[in-house]
This record gives sequence, C-alpha cells and structure tokens, in this order.
Amino acid sequence: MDYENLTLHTDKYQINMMYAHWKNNSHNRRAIFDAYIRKNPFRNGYTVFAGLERIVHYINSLHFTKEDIDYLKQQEENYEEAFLDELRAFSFTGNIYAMREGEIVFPNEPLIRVEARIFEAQLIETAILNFMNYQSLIATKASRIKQVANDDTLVEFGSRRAQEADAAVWGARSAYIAGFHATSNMRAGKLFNIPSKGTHAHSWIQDHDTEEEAFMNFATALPDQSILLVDTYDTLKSGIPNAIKTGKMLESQGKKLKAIRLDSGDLARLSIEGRQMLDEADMDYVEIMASNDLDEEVIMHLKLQGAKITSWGVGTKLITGARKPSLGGVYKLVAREDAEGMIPVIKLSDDIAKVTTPGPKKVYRIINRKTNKSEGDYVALDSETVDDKPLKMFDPLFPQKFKYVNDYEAHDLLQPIFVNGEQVYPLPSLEEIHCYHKEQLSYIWEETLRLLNPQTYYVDLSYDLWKMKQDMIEKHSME
Ligand SMILES: Nc1ncnc2c1ncn2[C@@H]1O[C@H](COP(=O)(O)OP(=O)(O)OP(=O)(O)O)[C@@H](O)[C@H]1O
Ligand SMILES: O=P(O)(O)OC[C@H]1O[C@H](OP(=O)(O)OP(=O)(O)O)[C@H](O)[C@@H]1O
Ligand SMILES: O=C(O)c1cccnc1
Repeated sequence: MDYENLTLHTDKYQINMMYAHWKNNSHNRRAIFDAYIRKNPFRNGYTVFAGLERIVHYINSLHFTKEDIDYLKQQEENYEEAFLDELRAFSFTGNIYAMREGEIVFPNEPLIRVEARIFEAQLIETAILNFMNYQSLIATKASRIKQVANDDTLVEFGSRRAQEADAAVWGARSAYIAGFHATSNMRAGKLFNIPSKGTHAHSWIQDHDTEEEAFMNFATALPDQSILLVDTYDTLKSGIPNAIKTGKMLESQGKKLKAIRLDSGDLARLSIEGRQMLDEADMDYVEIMASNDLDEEVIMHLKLQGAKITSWGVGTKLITGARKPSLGGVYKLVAREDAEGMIPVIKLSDDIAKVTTPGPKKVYRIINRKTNKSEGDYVALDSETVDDKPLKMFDPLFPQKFKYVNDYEAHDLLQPIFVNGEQVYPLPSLEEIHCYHKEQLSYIWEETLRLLNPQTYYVDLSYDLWKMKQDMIEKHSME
C-alpha cells in the first residue's frame, strides 16, 4: 500500500504545545499517555479493538516534509527556525504498547500506551484516536451484526454511503475482522486481501428491453456466480419467475444460478414465498440474499419471522456506525518526567467516571481455568506481576464488592508494538486477526455478549493502583 504522509494529520494545538515545550526546553521530557474508551458504543457490552495496523504504518512514516515545514511557517509566524529544525529531524523514538486488533476490550482500561518524549507523544494523539475510534466503532457494529447472522454469509456493501474513501476501505477491513465474509469494495479487497463479492444493480435491468433478457445476458456472462436482483418490477410476479427461467437455462449448460437478491418490500414474506417458488422448480440450491438498510435489529426480526435468507448485504448502517456516529476514545496523560524520574499524574472530574487512572499500567484478562471464561480484566501497575496467587478482584468504585479468583491464567493484553522507535511487533495477516478475534470472544460470558442490556464486564484495578489513585484524589482535593 502506498502510505501517504499523515504527519500533519494532527490538531494545531498539538504543534502549538510542541512549540511551547520547545521554547521552555521541556520538549525532551518523557511522558506516558493512555488511549482508552469510557463507554461501549451501541449500548453493547464490549468493543472490538481495531486500527492498530494503520497506526503502525502512520508511526513508521512520520516525518515533516519540506512542504509541511513551509506550510507551518506560513501558518504561524511565531514558530522559530530552530524549532522548525527540530521538526525537520523528527521521527518517533518512543515505545508503544497496544491491544491486538480483534481484541475484545472494555471501558476504562488502556488500549494503547504511548511512552515517548512529550514532543512526540503529543503530536500523535489526533491520528491515533482517529484510527482507533473509527475502526473500533465499525468492528463493534459488525460484531453485533455477526452475532445475529451467525453462519450466514455477510457481505459489506457500504462504500457509497461511507464518510469518504478512507472510511470505506478501513471500515470494510474492520467488518472482516469481526466476521464479515466479503466486501463489495474492490480497493479494500486488493489492499487487505478480503474476498470480494458483487451482484448487479437495478440499472442492469433498466438498461434492457425486458427483465428476462437482462437476467439471461448477465448469467451468460458470469455463469458460475450470478446473483440476480429480482425486485426491479415485481418480485413475485416477474423477478423470481424470470430468475427461475434463467436458472433453467444455466442448468441446460451444466451450470448453476447462485442466488437471487431481494432489495425492497417485506423481506420476510418475499423470501418465504420465493423459497417456495425456487424449491418447487427443483432449485433448492439457489440461495436468497437480502439487502436494503439492514442492521442487526432488522436481521434479527427477519429471522424471527422465519425469513429464508442465508446471505446478507449490509451497507449504510454498518459503515456509518448508525446511531453512534463516533466512538469517544480519549488520550490522557498518566505520567510525566520530573527531576526525580517518572511521576504519575491524574485528572480529576466531578464525574467520577472521568477521573483518569494514573501511572503506566498493564491489563490482564483473568481466565478461570475451570470455566475457560474471563472473570474480568485486572488493571495493575506496570511494576506489578500477577502470578498464581489467589487474586482479590474488587469493584474500584465499590471496593466492598469483591471476589477471590484462585485457579486462573492471566493474559497480558498490551503488546509491545514499538520499542525505542523500532517496530517490534510483526503485523499479523487479516485472517490471523479474525481468528484471534473469534478465539477471544470465546472467553467472554454470553451475558456480556448479548445485544440487549448486557451484563457489565468487570474492569478492576489492583489494590496498589487503586490505592495510588485514591491517595492522589485525596491529595488534590485538599489543595
Ligand atoms: N419483514 C420485515 N420486518 C422488519 N423489517 C423489514 C421487513 N422487511 C423489510 N424490512 C426493513 O424495513 C425497511 C423498509 O424500508 P423502505 O420502506 O425504505 O423499503 P422499501 O419501500 O421496501 O424499498 P425501497 O428501497 O424501494 O424504498 C428496510 O430497512 C428493510 O430492511
Ligand atoms: O441499503 P444498504 O445497507 O446501504 O446496502 C446497500 C444498498 O445499496 C444499493 O442500492 P442503493 O441504496 O444505491 O439504491 P436503492 O435504495 O434504490 O436500492 C443496494 O441495492 C443496497 O440496497
Ligand atoms: O453487489 C451488490 O449487490 C451491491 C454492492 C454495493 C452496494 N449495493 C449492492
């Protein structure tokens, strides 16, 4: 892939802070930021993490070109030449830890941890959040659709309605991570090795004298993979009978019609009657595909009504993350360097959920060996180790609510991605990411996975981390 230079894909305030740090000679001090979400989207019980691959390419290609520097000079006359020289020499030299793509993640745990000179860590906030927020949002929407569609075929149809071209291709990739089988977008298919699929549009029918002629011509051109759109004139009276005639023509040549596609009307009723018509014509091998503003709710209702649909084309509502236009992931400073070394920092808020958790942290998923299910996530100080000892897990807001876990495995979720600016994490293939996602889902209880009113998953703090946070809250409250 030809990765464009996204170094200026940042907010001006980041460059202004970089400049002010440089003026104050604090730009080389180290800082630690956490990227995390505060809420799952769509009232879901979990979020599917995505965006890391793009973040890795972005970090690797960070540099200010001559044109970038000229533009900055022109935008802000305060920027001194020596500062611009710092930018000319800029590259990422820090550490990044992150969840793997496809990971099942939850609010209030670090998904990405950046440790770098403040000069570098500040610049990359905007792009990191941009990639993580969009791709995780779409992967989560796709995961909800996948839960309802089960083993049916899911094809991503969203490009024409996506929020521009990048969203179309990275959204198609996010959908694949969560279990979609194919995309209609050829560029996404080529870039990410996603299987591509396509039927035909109403225009193909309108562009012929008759629907029958249109079907015959299409099926003759693509005899092994024809999916005929049957709703241009009248689905039951014209579309399906013509599709059956076309299927018979293919049979006479030893070929098979693949499917019909319904794109309007009552999809349950039309699929049930259509199935009957196809079966009566001895064409039980012809599948029924549906499209038209589908989402997890409509697909679920269609299944409840006994719809005979086994393949779903899902566009607008998937690719736009309908009903939740943005995932609100944030990037917060959790430690900074002073004369003594790294010190944790906190941001207070009247809203208790918005108080940050200080310090560099690890996230462990505590898997009960007996059930092979997760007991919750355990966020600990980076310096702590979680071993085989009985683990006390308590609700950080109500510490009197606790449990002991004995026979468990602690999966360390944050992976080193960059160390001293060098990429140390080999990017997995999309197929591997998808398989990893499926495996991780199996550790989560059904109660958390269900689409409606899911059980809140526990994200607990270790005692040492919780105590440090409480002490800092108290200290700052007394100031
Ligand atoms: N049996 C059904 N139960 C619930 N929802 C359905 C059922 N059949 C179709 N739908 C959904 O209802 C909505 C119908 O939208 P709309 O009224 O715009 O479609 P339409 O009139 O059939 O087709 P057109 O796209 O030609 O306007 C779509 O989201 C569709 O997926
Ligand atoms: O409905 P979506 O989930 O976004 O899926 C993609 C839609 O795009 C196509 O038609 P288009 O919407 O362009 O035209 P139409 O509404 O006239 O079918 C296709 O026929 C689907 O209906
Ligand atoms: O292949 C299709 O049927 C298709 C592709 C994109 C959008 N709507 C339909």
